[in-house]
Amino acid sequence: MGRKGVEVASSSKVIPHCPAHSNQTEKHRHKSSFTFCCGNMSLEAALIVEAANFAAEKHKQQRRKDPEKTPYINHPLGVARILSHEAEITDTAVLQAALLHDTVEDTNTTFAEIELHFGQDVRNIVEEVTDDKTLPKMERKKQQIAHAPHCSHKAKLVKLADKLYNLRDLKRCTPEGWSEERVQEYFQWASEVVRGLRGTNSILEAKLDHLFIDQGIAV
Ligand SMILES: Nc1nc2c(ncn2[C@@H]2O[C@H](COP(=O)(O)OP(=O)(O)O)[C@@H](OP(=O)(O)OP(=O)(O)O)[C@H]2O)c(=O)[nH]1
Repeated sequence: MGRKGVEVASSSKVIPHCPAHSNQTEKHRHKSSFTFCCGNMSLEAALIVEAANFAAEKHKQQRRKDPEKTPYINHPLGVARILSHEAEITDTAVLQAALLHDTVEDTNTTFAEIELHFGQDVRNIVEEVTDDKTLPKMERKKQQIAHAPHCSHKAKLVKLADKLYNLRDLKRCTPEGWSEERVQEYFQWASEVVRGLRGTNSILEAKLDHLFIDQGIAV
C-alpha cells in the first residue's frame, strides 16, 4: 500500500481505490487502472470529499458561538475553502487536514482514527494544530504562540487559514457573551500567533495583516 487509498501494484502502476468502497471487488472498483470508482472523480477529489464527510459526521451536533448558531461544519469547510480558493493550495493532505482540524480537539475523534482513515501525513498535520484541551485556557493560548514557529509548513498553512476564518467571523458578528474587550484580546492574541507563522503564504498573511491593521493592531 502506498499513499492512503492508493494501491501500488508490483509493476509500480498506481491503482487508486476509494476508501469508501474498499470492500468492492477489483472488477467493480476500477473502470481502468487510472480512473476512480466514483465515476470519473479524481482520487484527490474523492479523498477530500471523504474528509468533509468524516468531519460533518463528527461535528453534526455542534454549533458555532454566533447568535445564528451556525452549524460548526461551516468553519472547517470555510478554512479548507480559504486554502483552496484564496491561497491557491492544491495539496490534498493540507486540504483534508483543514477539514479535519477540529475533530480531535472538539469531538470524540482520536489521532489513531484520523491516521486509519486518512494516513500519517494528515494525522501529523491535525496533531500539530490540535490544542491540548486538558490544559487551562491561558496555558493553551500561550502554547499556541510558543509552538507556531516550530510547526511544519503544512500545519502553518492550516493555522493561518484557521485564524483568518475566525477573525473574519469576529468582524461579521460577535459570539454570544463576548464583550468588545474580549474580541480585541482575541485579535491581539491571534496577531501574536500569526507572527510565528510568517514566511509561509504571502496571500494569507496579507489578508490577515489587513484585518489586524483595521483593528488597530500593529503588524
Ligand atoms: N470567531 C468565532 N469563533 C468561534 C465561533 N464559534 C466557535 N468559535 C471558536 O471559538 C474559539 C475561540 O474562542 P476562545 O474563547 O478564544 O477559545 P476556546 O473556545 O478554546 O475557549 C475558536 O476555536 P479554536 O479552535 O480555539 O481556535 P483558536 O482559538 O485556536 O483560533 C473558534 O473557532 C464564532 O461564532 N465566531
